[in-house]
Amino acid sequence: MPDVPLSWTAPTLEVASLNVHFGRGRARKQIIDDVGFEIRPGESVGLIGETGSGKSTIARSILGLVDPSAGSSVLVAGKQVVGLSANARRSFRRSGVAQYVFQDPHKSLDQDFTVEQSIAEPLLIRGDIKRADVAEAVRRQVDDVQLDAALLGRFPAELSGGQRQRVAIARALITKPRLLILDEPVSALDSANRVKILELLGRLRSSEVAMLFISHDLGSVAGITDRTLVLYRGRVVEVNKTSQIVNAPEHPYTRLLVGSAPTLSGGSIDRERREQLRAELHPS
Ligand SMILES: Nc1ncnc2c1ncn2[C@@H]1O[C@H](COP(=O)(O)OP(=O)(O)OP(=O)(O)O)[C@@H](O)[C@H]1O
Repeated sequence: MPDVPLSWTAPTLEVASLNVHFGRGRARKQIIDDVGFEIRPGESVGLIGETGSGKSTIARSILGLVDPSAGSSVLVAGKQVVGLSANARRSFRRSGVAQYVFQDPHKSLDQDFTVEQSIAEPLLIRGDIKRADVAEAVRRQVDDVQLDAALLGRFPAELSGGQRQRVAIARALITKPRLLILDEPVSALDSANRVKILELLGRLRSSEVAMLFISHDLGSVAGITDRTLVLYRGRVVEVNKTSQIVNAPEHPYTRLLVGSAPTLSGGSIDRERREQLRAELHPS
């Protein structure tokens, strides 16, 4: 948790006027529409929205993996990441200032790397640590994510889903990033592992790291975020303290999300209420 009032610290992430489109001419499609938000050190912010609302495109824009439209601005630790040359982009990624964890660690981990190699790789890529110190850094990180050190020599295929996600989290944290993006980090896990990984992420929060927690499920972000942004068709339709979003959602789409989240409300809204909210969203 932050030790000082958040407003005293400079934001780690500042997104302003973010627009992203794909395709050209008649096939041009606006995916992200004028999105802006900030995350300060120690703050954990949720980004929720249904499939296709543009959550991953925002994450990819922050990581410099997508080219946003002219006029967009994304500052990570004060550095503009929109419009970087290929070289500058590569060195930004290698710096490890912003790290990410994806939904499916089976895809994000190299199948031919042992656990130890996977976790060490970002440090070796950054290249500012003596090889002799790498093993010790990996061991410390493995401890931090409560992974059994006996697994260091295993390959991803020999691990459970929960263990793989712990490896992905250790790999992301080893460069001590200022910004950590978690894109659906528990969606591929069974419910027992989901709870354990959410607990781990809650425990790993620190006053230095800004976290962006992406999910289609408000229930997953509710326990470990301070604020939540609600994305609907590429636009932020509501932003508020997470407790406020959960207990008193304002926008019809947010009300629909809250009412449909089994872990929050038991998925309690009935069909008629759902239809009403949908009608408010799409007035004819
Ligand atoms: N490279 C691309 N070219 C064209 N369209 C794309 C590209 N990447 C994403 N899209 C489209 O942009 C929209 C938003 O996709 P995005 O993956 O950001 O959504 P999402 O909210 O993360 O969804 P999900 O929860 O399913 O991952 C989708 O309609 C998708 O098809």
